[in-house]
Amino acid sequence: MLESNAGTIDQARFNLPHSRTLASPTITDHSPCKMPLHRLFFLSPPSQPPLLTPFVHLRPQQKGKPKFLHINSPSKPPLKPLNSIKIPVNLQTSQTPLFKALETLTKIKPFLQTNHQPILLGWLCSSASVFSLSQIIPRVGSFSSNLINTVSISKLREQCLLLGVLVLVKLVACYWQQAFLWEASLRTVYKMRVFVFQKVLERELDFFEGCNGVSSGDIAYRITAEASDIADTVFALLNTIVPNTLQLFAMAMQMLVINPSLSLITAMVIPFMAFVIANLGERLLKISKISHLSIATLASYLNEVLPAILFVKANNGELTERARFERLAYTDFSRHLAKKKMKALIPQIIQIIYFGVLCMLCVGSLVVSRGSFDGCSMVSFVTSLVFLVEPIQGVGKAYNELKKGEPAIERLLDLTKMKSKVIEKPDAIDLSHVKGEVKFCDVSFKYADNMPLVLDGLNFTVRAGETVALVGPSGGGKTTLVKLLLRLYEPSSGSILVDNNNIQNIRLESLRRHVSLVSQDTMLFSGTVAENIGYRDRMTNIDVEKVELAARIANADEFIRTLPEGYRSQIGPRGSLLSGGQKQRLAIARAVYQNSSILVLDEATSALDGKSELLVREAVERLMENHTVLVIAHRLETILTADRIFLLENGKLEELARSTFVARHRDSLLSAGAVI
Ligand SMILES: Nc1ncnc2c1ncn2[C@@H]1O[C@H](COP(=O)(O)OP(=O)(O)OP(=O)(O)O)[C@@H](O)[C@H]1O
Repeated sequence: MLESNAGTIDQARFNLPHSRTLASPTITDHSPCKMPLHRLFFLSPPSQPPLLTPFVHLRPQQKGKPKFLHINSPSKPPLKPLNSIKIPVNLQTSQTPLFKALETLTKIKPFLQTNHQPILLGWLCSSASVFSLSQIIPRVGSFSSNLINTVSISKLREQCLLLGVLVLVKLVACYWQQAFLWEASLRTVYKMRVFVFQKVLERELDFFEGCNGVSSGDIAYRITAEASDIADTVFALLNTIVPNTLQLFAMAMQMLVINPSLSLITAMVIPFMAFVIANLGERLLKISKISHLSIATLASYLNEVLPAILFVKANNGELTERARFERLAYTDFSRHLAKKKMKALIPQIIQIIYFGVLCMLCVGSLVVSRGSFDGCSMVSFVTSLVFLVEPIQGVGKAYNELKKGEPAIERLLDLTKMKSKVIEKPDAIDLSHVKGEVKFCDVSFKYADNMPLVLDGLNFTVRAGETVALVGPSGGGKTTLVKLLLRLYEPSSGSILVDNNNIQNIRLESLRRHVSLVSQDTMLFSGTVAENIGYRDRMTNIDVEKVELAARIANADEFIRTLPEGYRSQIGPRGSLLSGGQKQRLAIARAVYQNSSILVLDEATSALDGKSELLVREAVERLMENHTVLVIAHRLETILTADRIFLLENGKLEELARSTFVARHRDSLLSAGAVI
């Protein structure tokens, strides 16, 4: 990292997209910059060698935050060149550790604020605990001297009882302090998780499947394990802000009252301790960041491989996968070991300082007191010191927890940062009923600026109640067209109309209620048969009669009744307890239940056995009745039953007469894997 100038923004940081390389980049143009921006450095993607010319100077005087930097690459780059690139800039302020800690706290503040009640109660209990401690300490001193001076038994008993009560109050208050503060911390994380997951669900499809997308395993890891780390951090902070400060203050007062000169000697050690803790904390932060990444990679890997276990086994991939896993697991092991070692080292260093201070005090007390420091005061002073060091250790621990939790907080909230490109207009309309006319007006689309057009000026209309077959070679853009109709992506140009309403003016929920998708990969969830068919009403009230009717139409009722608990039978993760044909019929039943006016069927390419095939075909035909249907067809039978046929090839759409279809496209359909 670069050295920083406190109080200025001196670093602009961003990730270069994969497969991009710049040689000797210089900035030729940039939007105005609010604060001095002295240096720009590049983080190369993990797959690429470290980058390039890391320093670029920017003029410091302008106002406003830069949103984009135009970077030119003047010299001939050794790798595939990219001569000009426009990159969104994520400015990082030059921060001291304290500033960074405060910034992290600000990020979680909105979630903390909703839990003010347990926080306040926890802090109230901590005040009671510190108060009783401050009452205990002088009494311990006088109790010990009374023991030596043999005062009356009854007085001793009285003192002993009072001490016992105070200790009990401290213990109870301490318990409730921790219980309330844990409640606040865990609730904070619960709220963060819910918020982040809601934001993740709102993201457009590109976020999940684009070239810069986040893998589902990584998202899962951030929301589960890393969020748990945040709970530890929040607790450590809450426990430090008030309880440790109160205790520190109370003990310091006690010591000052007992012996001011010795207290001053002790105070001199505190900045040194703080310095050591801060430095070690910074190191821990760096190690934590790396270890978070390695475990996230491991989780992503498992998330990818385990659902594909059938493929792995069928292809004898166990050895390869074992080796891949071993490599990732080893990286994670070594990074976590480094983190744990650092975590183990920090308390030891604090202990060394701690004992150093105690020794110094013993010597100091002899030198400073010169006999005026009685035993009672000595006991009280040392006890105060022990309880003074405890919160200092607490501050150190909290700081380390914060350093450990900072990357987790950053990575979790990163998921919520970017705005979705698919935005619902505030005045978007709700369509209560849809006849089912779909119109594509000059629609073009590409997945990214640097990618070729997948759809190129598409114009076609599907009349209400009509069945249209969409055919074409693999990769021709059929699924992409459907994604645009469901507004999972925005067209690069042109518009899509449903019943003459531009879909950009329709509420997303409303649009997707009227357009049902039955995809090739039957998406079923763990849960009961009824829950899967009535998925649309899962959060409200699933209509059992409607579920059974849908299942009968989809030829699924018969097999469902043979299951151990009928409609209440569990179907396993992703419907793993069902056969391929059963899964397809269940997905069709779900579409029947949804009863949308527009149906999009992505016909499954995998062949079923004769009887199953017939049952699915019948189900599909019944489903298509009285609907506008756009079917991505792979089988000749389906294509020929459609009212019209469209061929989508090289981004262009062409309507074909049914009579000429087979003759003209028999070969290309066969080569595309169509069953003819
Ligand atoms: N998320 C994505 N990001 C970038 N490119 C993509 C993405 N999804 C698909 N593509 C590309 O867009 C093109 C069209 O893909 P699409 O899935 O629409 O084809 P298709 O006609 O449905 O193919 P198939 O019949 O094999 O399912 C392909 O070249 C594909 O590589």
